[in-house]
Amino acid sequence: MFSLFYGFWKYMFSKTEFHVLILGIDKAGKTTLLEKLKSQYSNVEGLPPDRIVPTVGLNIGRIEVSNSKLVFWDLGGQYLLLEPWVFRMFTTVLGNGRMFSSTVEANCLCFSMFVLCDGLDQNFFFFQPGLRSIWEKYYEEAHAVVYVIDAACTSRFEDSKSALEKVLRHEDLQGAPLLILANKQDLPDAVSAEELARYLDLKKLDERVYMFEAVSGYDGMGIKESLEWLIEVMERSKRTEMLRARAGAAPASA
Ligand SMILES: Nc1nc2c(ncn2[C@@H]2O[C@H](COP(=O)(O)OP(=O)(O)OP(=O)(O)O)[C@@H](O)[C@H]2O)c(=O)[nH]1
Ligand SMILES: [Mg+2]
Repeated sequence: MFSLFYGFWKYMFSKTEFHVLILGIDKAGKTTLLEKLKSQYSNVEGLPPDRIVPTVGLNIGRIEVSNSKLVFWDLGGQYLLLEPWVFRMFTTVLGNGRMFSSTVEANCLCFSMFVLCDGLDQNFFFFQPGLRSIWEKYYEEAHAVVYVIDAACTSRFEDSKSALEKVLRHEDLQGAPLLILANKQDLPDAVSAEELARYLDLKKLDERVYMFEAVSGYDGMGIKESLEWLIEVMERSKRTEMLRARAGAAPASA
């Protein structure tokens, strides 16, 4: 009898927990947005923008909005690594095996080149997007994806688009609602959400629940609307049902 009442109480009053992945290429503003979210929706004060460094790995942020708990996973989109063939070329041609004795050394060189090239187009043919390869380890458990784009940096739209297309193709993310954020709206050059949607012209979006929203991680523009939409679609998404069933039919977390 007690377990019946407990189950009913838990069902009625406990909060649903959603896992939301924040993805996007480096410098899109993912961590800045997450820190803003924390400041606005939790009792933890988020870091100010001048204390945020590029993410190497994962940041986790937890917030509560009305009846939902949201756990955000903010993954780094940076740290380009040397393509293996370039690494081999350096080791064999230039140093006959002596120039670099380890990948650490090679990547130190790579990082220096990356810093030197900062500000220019970073899509050099000899780099590969190292940290983006860990994104897919989190796909299976995610209820939804927030994809952040620096709307003021048109020169990197192509890179953003191809990284997003790769995300959308992945079968572990089937049915996951997608929120695309045209970030940095406080900058005069930022394009609107509609312009960004036209530019991206994503073919794979048709079967998916998605929305474009204009936001700013600096002044908080668009964040409330984004969250409201996200919670609403996650609550009635088939993917949420599927993840619930997989977690052992528990309707909500304690
Ligand atoms: N003007 C403006 N700048 C922003 C905004 N959001 C982030 N930035 C700046 O953009 C740069 C990158 O921000 P991050 O939040 O570190 O970007 P990220 O996407 O987390 O980058 P990685 O961790 O490297 O993947 C920083 O200099 C931020 O201060 C914004 O809304 N407006
Ligand atoms: Mg970051």
